[in-house]
Amino acid sequence: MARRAPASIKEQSKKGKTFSFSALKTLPRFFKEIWRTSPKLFVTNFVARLLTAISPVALLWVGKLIIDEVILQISLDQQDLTQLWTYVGIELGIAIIADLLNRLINLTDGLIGDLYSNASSEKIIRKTNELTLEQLEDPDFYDKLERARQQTSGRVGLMSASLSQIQSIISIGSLIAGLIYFEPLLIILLVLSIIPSFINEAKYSSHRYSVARSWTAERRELDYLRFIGANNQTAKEVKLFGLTDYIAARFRKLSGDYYEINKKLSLKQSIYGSLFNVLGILSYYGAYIFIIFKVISGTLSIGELTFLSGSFNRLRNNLQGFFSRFTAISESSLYLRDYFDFLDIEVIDEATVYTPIPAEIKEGFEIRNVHFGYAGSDLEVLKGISFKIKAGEKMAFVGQNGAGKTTLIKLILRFYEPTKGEILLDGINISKFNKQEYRKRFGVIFQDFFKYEFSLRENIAVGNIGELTNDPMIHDAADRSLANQVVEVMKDGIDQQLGRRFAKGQELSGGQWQKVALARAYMKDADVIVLDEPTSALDAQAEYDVFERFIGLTKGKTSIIISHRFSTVRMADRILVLENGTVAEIGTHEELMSEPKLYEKLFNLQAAGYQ
Ligand SMILES: Nc1ncnc2c1ncn2[C@@H]1O[C@H](COP(=O)(O)OP(=O)(O)OP(=O)(O)O)[C@@H](O)[C@H]1O
Repeated sequence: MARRAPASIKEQSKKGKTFSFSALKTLPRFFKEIWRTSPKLFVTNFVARLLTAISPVALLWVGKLIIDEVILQISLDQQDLTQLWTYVGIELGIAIIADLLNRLINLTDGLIGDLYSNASSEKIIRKTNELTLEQLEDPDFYDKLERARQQTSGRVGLMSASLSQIQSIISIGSLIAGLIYFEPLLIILLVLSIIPSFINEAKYSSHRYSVARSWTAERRELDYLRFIGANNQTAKEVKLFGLTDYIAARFRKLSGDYYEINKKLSLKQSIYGSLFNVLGILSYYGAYIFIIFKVISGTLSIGELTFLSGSFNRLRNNLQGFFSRFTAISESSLYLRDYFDFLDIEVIDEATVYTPIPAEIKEGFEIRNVHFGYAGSDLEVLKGISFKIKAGEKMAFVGQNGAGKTTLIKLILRFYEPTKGEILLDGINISKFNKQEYRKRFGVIFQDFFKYEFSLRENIAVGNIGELTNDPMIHDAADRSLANQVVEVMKDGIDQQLGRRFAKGQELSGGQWQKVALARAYMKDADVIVLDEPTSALDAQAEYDVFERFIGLTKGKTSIIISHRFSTVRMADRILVLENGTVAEIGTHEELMSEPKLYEKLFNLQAAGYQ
């Protein structure tokens, strides 16, 4: 695995300082998205927070009134407790309402969070589909995707933290108003005690983000090691080859390095954080002593003492919460920026005005001097390929491993664009067609087809998912590919859950999976059928049956088959022999056998193996 050296803490810290606050710019867009998720829940949450925000000062104020009233009543000969009980009733009411509102806030936070995280996961899935294979294979793009995907729950926390911040500002405002009214000097003391700890929090949170960011590739590697080390798909090999120690050691080394770097940061942050916190506690007691002196000298009442010391303490906690939340918000919004960056990745779409795709293929494909190399690799995989596939022709591609057969198919399907040369369909360059519409004309099965751990029905219907409930069509496709033999032996028939990941799942053999996947190509009346080594796992009889059917069923249709089995290949109308990215030969089986070249050599080699 290619490793980029993760940046040191120092290197990253420099960047971190500039990151931290500018990232807050993403918040308006974030709140717009949340608002769209559920305006009703959002308004309920917001109003509940506004009301809760003034409850601390209200409680303290009523507390002050109660104490002053108690002291007053004690000093009176004829006591009248009506006023006192009214105050107690008001305090009780505020406490109950505040508690109910807090529960409402938690409830709506959770609900909005769930909705938002579902919506953003769906956005990521949709965006991933818009990107080209080339973009997805690029490690930098992949890292972006990884960061966007990882922080889903973080984004939910960010929402409630940002809203708490607004709530906090109102609480702080009301508490400050109380302090200013009685003792403005206390405010200066308060600010002085808070600022150092805020700077500390801000500094370390941006460091932490920077380190996490520079380690994205390594964290991806850690995930991968976790996957291969603890997974039913890899268990067979891991046990057989005794790889556990190797994988665990590799994991330990990498995770250990990451742990160390994080530990250093956390330690420094805690040490400085504790020091600055002591400063805060000292300032609180300073203020307390100051107020006590004022009470003793008769400038303040006992009720005012409890109000002021309570306000000061709450204010300090609120401010500390405000500042640490502020840094947490700026840290999370850095991840949020990653998410938006991912959503904003430009989708490479060449044309907006497309040429209509011919309703019926008349001439076929022409591959004209096509060159191609994968991005990020110096290797030229296709080196000036030219040939034609006539409409209705059954063409086979053969050649040794790595010759470029699958790559050629991927270019015909427009997963990649040729670096030079062109591919024409009925004389029109295929890049002029709408990509999605163009691909709809193909029924394709790749050698590395995906085994969806869904039902058998879904595994076939993915070839044309709009027909998921079209039983006759699914059964027909299964008959054509011999997947009906698989359906027959399943307890739940076509609705059998496949794979071992979910309950009642049934694993299939390699050949059974291949028959099921092959049925996908028959799920639509495609103009062109492409089978990239579709029968490698089938037994000899099954392969013969599959191809016999294929030839009959695709009469008049254009098709391309890639296979290493020459008994299959010889059934094609014409055979293209690729050698090291160039066309070595092209012709019918008989034509190619009449020349002592690569095809004849490979055919005879395989035939000899069967004798
Ligand atoms: N996504 C990719 N990125 C970079 N290089 C790739 C990619 N896919 C294939 N290659 C390279 O392109 C070359 C041709 O691969 P391709 O899959 O087209 O060969 P093939 O003829 O289909 O081989 P096989 O018979 O083994 O399936 C190989 O050298 C391979 O390493």
